[in-house]
Amino acid sequence: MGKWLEVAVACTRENVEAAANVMNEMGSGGVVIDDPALIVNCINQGSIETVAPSFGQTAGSGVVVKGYYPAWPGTNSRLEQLLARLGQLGVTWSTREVHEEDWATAWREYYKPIKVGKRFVIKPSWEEYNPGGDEIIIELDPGMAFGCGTHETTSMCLALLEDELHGGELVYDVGTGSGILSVAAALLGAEKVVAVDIDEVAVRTAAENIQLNNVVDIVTVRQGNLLEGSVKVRADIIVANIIADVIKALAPDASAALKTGGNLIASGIIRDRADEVALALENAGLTCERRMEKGEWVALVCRKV
Ligand SMILES: C[S@@+](CC[C@H](N)C(=O)[O-])C[C@H]1O[C@@H](n2cnc3c(N)ncnc32)[C@H](O)[C@@H]1O
Repeated sequence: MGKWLEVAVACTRENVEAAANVMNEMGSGGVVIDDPALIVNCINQGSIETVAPSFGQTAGSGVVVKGYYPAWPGTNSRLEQLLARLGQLGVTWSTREVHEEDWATAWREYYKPIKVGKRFVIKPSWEEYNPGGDEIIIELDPGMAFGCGTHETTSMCLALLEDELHGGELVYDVGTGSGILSVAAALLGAEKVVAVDIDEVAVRTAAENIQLNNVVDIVTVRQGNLLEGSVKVRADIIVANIIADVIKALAPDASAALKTGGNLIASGIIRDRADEVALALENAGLTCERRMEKGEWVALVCRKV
């Protein structure tokens, strides 16, 4: 793995585009634009539901544009040209060396086997673990997809799947991410699991994790929007760990895709919006029978009556 030189340019909003153009023209294969105002806009529009409490203290008002250049002999002269052109824009900059392996694997150091629910152990694929008693091991390499098991919204789904699955069920996993809930359902005895995600990186990661856990005969994964085009037979269980608005949008289709007596496990719901989501699910013909809370998050179990 190689070394890279990161050039971070402090800009005003007016010269962001010019700085990004210069960096691209000088050979950065894309730039990162770090603009706290974009996050504030998203918060105001309601498209981000949670923000680290430290955000307000750490977010400055300026924009930082970052470009990356392979650190090999010859980069120095290119860097001089780049800095001269940036100088003409009247911006300031800093440089630092970054190692490719730092990006790709640094997070792995902090990701160890963890126990979730009553029996699950989520084991990173590169870690050793000797299972004890009736533990169920989920091997996982989440890559760039959401779902390494540590998030409250995921761990509530795992605990609820343990309670709701008894063997032989058809399960739809909407917004599968790393595939963690599909693998869990298969290991708990589901007969068939259909996993869907709108994001192609998630679909690829889920397929790898399904293979890693030897459940390819049980779980199929496809790219798609919610349940569109996925429902051939009504399900016993639908699990969806997405955000409040998406759960509300899913409610009518989820209700139609469940057998009578089947359950929707809906998670990813921020506490302030749980009543509103529950109402949308009830209006779609489901009865919310159980509510679980962890931190700021709520998961609901709603039955098709
Ligand atoms: C919070 S993650 C949950 C991942 C995993 N199921 C878990 O519980 O850890 C939500 C996932 O839903 C996917 N998603 C968001 N909107 C979607 C949609 N309209 N249709 C299908 N998947 C969607 C995202 O790409 C993301 O992978």
